[in-house]
Amino acid sequence: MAVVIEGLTKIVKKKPILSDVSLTLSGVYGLLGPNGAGKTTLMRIVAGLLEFNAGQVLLGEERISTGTRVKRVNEIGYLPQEFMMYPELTMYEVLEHLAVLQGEHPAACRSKIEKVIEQVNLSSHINKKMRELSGGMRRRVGIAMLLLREPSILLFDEPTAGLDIRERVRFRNLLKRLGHDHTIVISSHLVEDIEFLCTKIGVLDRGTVLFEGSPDELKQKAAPYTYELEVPFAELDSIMATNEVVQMSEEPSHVVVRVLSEEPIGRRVAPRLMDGYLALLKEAEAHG
Ligand SMILES: Nc1ncnc2c1ncn2[C@@H]1O[C@H](COP(=O)(O)OP(=O)(O)OP(=O)(O)O)[C@@H](O)[C@H]1O
Repeated sequence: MAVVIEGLTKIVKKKPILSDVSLTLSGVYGLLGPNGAGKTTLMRIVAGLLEFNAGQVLLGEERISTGTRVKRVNEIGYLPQEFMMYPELTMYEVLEHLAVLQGEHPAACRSKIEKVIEQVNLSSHINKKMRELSGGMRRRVGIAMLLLREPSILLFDEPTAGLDIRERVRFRNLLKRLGHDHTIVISSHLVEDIEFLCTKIGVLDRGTVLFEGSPDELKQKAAPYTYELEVPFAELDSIMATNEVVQMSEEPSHVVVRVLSEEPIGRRVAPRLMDGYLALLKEAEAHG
């Protein structure tokens, strides 16, 4: 099921945070944008937690929120950037508490809780206290909490921020698996977070939509500008000072430098997602 956002505008203290944003969130969707682009604001509106000034949010064909009439629906689960609940309770107790709040009988919900804990790969930690869990594990408990309500759409705000590399990989694998039977929206300012996960991408910048399309279409934004050159160590500083360097990798005798350039330099190479994203932001900056 897709979430359709039409003409969404959010103004805070006379400042537009989102301006006429229209997007169709479906598949495994990456919401990219620099810090302050409006990603969190958009997610909170879709989750029914924030009012807005104009536009509407639809679930499939059904209108769920318009302006000041925002609604939280069970189909949409939202995992915020940071959260920490009940540090002295065990993971099982937290989930049981939540299930009871949702109207379930404690004795009847055991298998459901065990199932969601298994879905997020935490079965071996079921009796650990929340404060004993790592940041990545706590975030996975957050997902288990959402899964209890059996939503079909999951919104993740910067899900891998602050995680170490192993947890990042584990978390990405989990999102990939959840993507098989859920619509997933992942917001991030890091291309690497969404590169291997997303089937569709939207890019926000300063509250407006710069792009919506497939990862391949985003890559193509940089096709005319992506070059690689082999630079001796001694010349690296001057190359960096005069070019937009997007990536470097060290070889024994030189550095391979990837640049975005209007002028031909080195050899043209196939663009990656990061190149397309940066080319798009650069173009937007040039147009003010
Ligand atoms: N309640 C508020 N009052 C004032 N300004 C706000 C409020 N909420 C958001 N903003 C501003 O709106 C802009 C967008 O914020 P938002 O958190 O949605 O961006 P973001 O893309 O999620 O950024 P980040 O990646 O840094 O979390 C920022 O400039 C922020 O300072």
